[in-house]
Amino acid sequence: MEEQINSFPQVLTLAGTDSGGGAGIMADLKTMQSRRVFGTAVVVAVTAQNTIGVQRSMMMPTEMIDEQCASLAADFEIKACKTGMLGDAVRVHCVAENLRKYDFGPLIVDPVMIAKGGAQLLADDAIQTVKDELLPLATLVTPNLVEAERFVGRKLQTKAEVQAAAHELQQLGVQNVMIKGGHLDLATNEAADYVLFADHTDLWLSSPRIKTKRTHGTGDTLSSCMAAELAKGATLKEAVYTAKAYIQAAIANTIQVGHGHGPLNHWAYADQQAD
Ligand SMILES: Nc1ncnc2c1ncn2[C@@H]1O[C@H](COP(=O)(O)OP(=O)(O)OP(=O)(O)O)[C@@H](O)[C@H]1O
Ligand SMILES: Cc1ncc(CO)c(N)n1
Repeated sequence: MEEQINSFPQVLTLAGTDSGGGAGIMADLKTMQSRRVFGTAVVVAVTAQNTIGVQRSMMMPTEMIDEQCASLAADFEIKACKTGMLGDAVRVHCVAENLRKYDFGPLIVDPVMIAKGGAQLLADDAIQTVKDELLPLATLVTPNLVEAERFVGRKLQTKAEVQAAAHELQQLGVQNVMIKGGHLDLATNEAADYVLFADHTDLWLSSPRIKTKRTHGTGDTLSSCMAAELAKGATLKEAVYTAKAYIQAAIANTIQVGHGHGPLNHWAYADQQAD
């Protein structure tokens, strides 16, 4: 029988590492593993980090980012990819160049700017580079509330304002937009994310807000789960629903690790399915 090379779904994250294992590339790979796709990673930045905060970060030389992308393109058949922490404008430009050069499938841009502990993970002057170079390449962009505010240059306090911001981001050339509501300070007890699709249909994904500070890596986990689903052939709408259920289970089933913003439970969703 002929061997089917590269038939198993392969996914790529281009992001920063978290030595604490809860966010960044580590969260991405754990999520991909649990969704039964093969995860690969291009390290753009390295952080010395734990659940308490980011103690230090260091950017990869651009030649090393280029080499990692070339290595993957030469051997793998990546079916979907995502970006996370990119650090500065030089790295954003470099990643965008590689994404234009190689076909790594649909791209989810998680425009990581600030860590839960307050550390800056993207230089202020790189936000424009993300808008100019990365957003036009993205199938989906997933800013949290603060990141969406930085993109549109104004505060977003109501659902109507969030919806207007998503439409504005779509005008920048991104096909689909998801504004995450983990930080949305509504009077209600919900964690509501707004999704605006390329065909102009939209939806609010709402779930009960869980009272916990163990939410390190929620954004990374959500976007890598969606990339994993896309790589397996799901539609974007299906991927969005699966990722929301995955994140809810991962936050609700706390694991006690670290002294600060603890990491998620990346086994929880599969455990729930098996029950
Ligand atoms: N306390 C919570 N309870 C339930 N869902 C939550 C909670 N906090 C965040 N979420 C969900 O987690 C997902 C990620 O949202 P969030 O706004 O926290 O992203 P983020 O700020 O990019 O995360 P991070 O910076 O930690 O990676 C969204 O689907 C959001 O609704
Ligand atoms: C490396 C890295 N990427 C992303 C985040 C945001 O969750 C983080 N804290 N660290």
